[in-house]
Amino acid sequence: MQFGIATVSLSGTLEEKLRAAAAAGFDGVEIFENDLIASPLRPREVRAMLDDLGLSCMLYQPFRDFEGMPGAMRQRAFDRAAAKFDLMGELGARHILVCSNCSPHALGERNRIVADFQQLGELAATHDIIVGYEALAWGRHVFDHRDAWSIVEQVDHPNVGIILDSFHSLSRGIPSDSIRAIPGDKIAFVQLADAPKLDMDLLYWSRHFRNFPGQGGLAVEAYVAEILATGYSGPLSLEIFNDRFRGWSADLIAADGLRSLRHVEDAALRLLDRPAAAPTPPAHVRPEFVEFTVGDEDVPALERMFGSLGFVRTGIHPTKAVSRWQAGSVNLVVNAQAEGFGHDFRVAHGPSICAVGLVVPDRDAVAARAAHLGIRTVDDGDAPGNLAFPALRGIGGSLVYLIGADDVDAMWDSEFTPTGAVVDDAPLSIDHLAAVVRIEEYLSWQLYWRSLFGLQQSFQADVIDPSGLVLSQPLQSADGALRVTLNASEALGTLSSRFVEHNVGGGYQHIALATPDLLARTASMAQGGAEILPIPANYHDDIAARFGLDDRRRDALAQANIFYDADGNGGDYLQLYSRAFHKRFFFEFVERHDYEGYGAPNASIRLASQERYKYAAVDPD
Ligand SMILES: O=C(O)c1ccc(O)c(O)c1
Ligand SMILES: [Mg+2]
Repeated sequence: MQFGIATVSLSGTLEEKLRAAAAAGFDGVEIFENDLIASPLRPREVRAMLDDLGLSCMLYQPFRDFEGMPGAMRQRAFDRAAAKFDLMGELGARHILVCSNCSPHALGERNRIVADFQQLGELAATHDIIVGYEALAWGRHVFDHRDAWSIVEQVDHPNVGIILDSFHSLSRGIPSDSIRAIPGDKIAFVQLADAPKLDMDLLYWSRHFRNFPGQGGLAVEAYVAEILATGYSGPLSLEIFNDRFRGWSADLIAADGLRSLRHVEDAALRLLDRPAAAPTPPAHVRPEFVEFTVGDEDVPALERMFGSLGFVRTGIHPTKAVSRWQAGSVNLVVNAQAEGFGHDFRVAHGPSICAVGLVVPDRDAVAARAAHLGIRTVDDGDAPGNLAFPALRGIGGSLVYLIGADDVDAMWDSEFTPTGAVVDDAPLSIDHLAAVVRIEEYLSWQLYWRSLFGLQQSFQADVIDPSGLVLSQPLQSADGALRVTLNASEALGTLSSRFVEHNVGGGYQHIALATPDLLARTASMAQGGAEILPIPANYHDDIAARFGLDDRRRDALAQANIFYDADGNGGDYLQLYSRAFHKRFFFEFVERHDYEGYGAPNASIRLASQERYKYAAVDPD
């Protein structure tokens, strides 16, 4: 399958867009007319550059307001088309996109529209050009691909086909199985875009919020499966109008674009039971450890924090300044080495979480899938790490170690000498990994976790931090064993943005640990001297009123600084936060009962509580 991208999807000048598309590995591009018009390069020069870069010109687009024009405007439309066909000859483009007419002058009479396309087909034939008709979701008379197809079918001209654009079809909720009516060889071109589910004017939604397949909430995979089932063998091409993409690196966006196409093609082939190009996402994935990198000077304070939260040091690396801490089934690794990956990461980011270890049934399969998706594996030469396992580049340059399910015990045995300390048997597990990323990378990391590990997104929460809006996107595996939340904020003063600034880029901000009895655990943490984030009394009055909690329950939660939420279906959720270590990472403890969310209604209260420490000394000790 050939992969393309429309120049409108990328930032920069036309040359920069083309270079980025080539560097990412696309086979070709759609030249968006405005990008050409704004460029000093003449069509022949663009063609030469495309040739040099090894890119084909898959499509020239858009040609607007063509069909159904009355009177003299009809001839103007044909004259315009003739001029563009000549231009396409110089550009080396064989396909043109004609989008459905939006002009208030356009007539909806079907016979006229059909006759216009028949005549355009004749003109196109003399230039060896294929015209593709695309129903814009906001077209004046034609706004549904089923109508566009019925017109193209009636036109019945070898040089006229239909163009399917997933945004226009799926934004209108048109059933994708309607594509079965179209023979594959009448599909002139396919454009793909996803989008977050928003209840919004279609044009505005399309022009500002489109994103790559695997970043939004539309059923693009099933749409592509229907297209492949027709026998269509032309390119799959991305056409994204997105304000954040326009403001970010064309190279990074283009690389995500190629990943999204590989991902959506793979998913569509699987839906069709056809051989896929890469191993399936792992059926089961769970976090095994979280690694912290801190300098010698910070080790005592970090170990005090871990101890106060109920962790004990159970292992010491025989040769490195690395130790293992455990509570329940949770493993934390402290890396204070003065060299190696952890050290380099610390120099760049300060004390931080530098790696997570994930257990998968078959780590080679995940590594192969990562390679297919263009996710870099870090080998030992790159990063003389702490563990002799393959690692993938992850959020903020951190590592994701892949551990085969059968290798877990051997890994711990070979890396650490036991201290003999006894792990408290109160159950504790990792509930979720909470990362903060730059707003421009927010969609990129969603694609990473969704495409590689098959995580699914649930509803994004819009959280009010006292200093601005924070977007929070949860992602989880089907069985809930791996949960990741991504936060990002455009406002400079929010906790998320302060994290990104202090950390010099994205990273893991907190780790949420699940316990079956949060009140009991909190009591023992309090005895251990844990520093807990205080919550205002007003909050507990409110939840008592909201959820009908009796005074005893309210007072117990208030005294322990525990947040509470219930989902109305019998599920509920308790949460508590530690104070942050050096204003960087912190821990959350949760108690989950048949509850799928992350306590979103509490997030703004929590952020307001954390805001109070914004100007506190870095180390209150
Ligand atoms: O927003 C538009 O005008 C527009 C133009 C061309 C397309 O292919 C499209 O999907 C949308
Ligand atoms: Mg389109």
